[in-house]
Amino acid sequence: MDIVYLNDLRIDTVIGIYDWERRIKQTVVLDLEMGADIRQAAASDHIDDTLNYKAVAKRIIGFVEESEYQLVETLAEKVAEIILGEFNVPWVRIRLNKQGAVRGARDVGVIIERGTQA
Ligand SMILES: Nc1nc2c(c(=O)[nH]1)N=C([C@H](O)[C@@H](O)CO)CN2
Repeated sequence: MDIVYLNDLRIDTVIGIYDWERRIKQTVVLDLEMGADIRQAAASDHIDDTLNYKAVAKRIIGFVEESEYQLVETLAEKVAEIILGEFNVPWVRIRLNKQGAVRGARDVGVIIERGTQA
């Protein structure tokens, strides 16, 4: 299985369990690894034969900007559902980083894998 990836996708959204967090937007940073077979595209050199990472980014940015979840777990799960369900991707690994959410730590968040690797 090949991987199409997208790293350091920064999106501002409402996320958090505390009252003050419901009133502001915070930045989440997404790293996405998406299973794909890139051989057809490599042979044809045509965008229609591969997973278009720009199309994925546009969809995820729009979704996350409008979302208002409390937990990073929920947001990561919903992003995985979109990628698997709308982009014909069999497997995805998502690292969702709520940077700066914990004093003393730079990065905090979740890493999930969903679907099956070919
Ligand atoms: N496992 C999790 N722990 C915590 C979360 C979360 O989403 N998942 N969220 C918070 C707060 O919203 C925090 O990010 C703000 O300081 C705490 N723990």
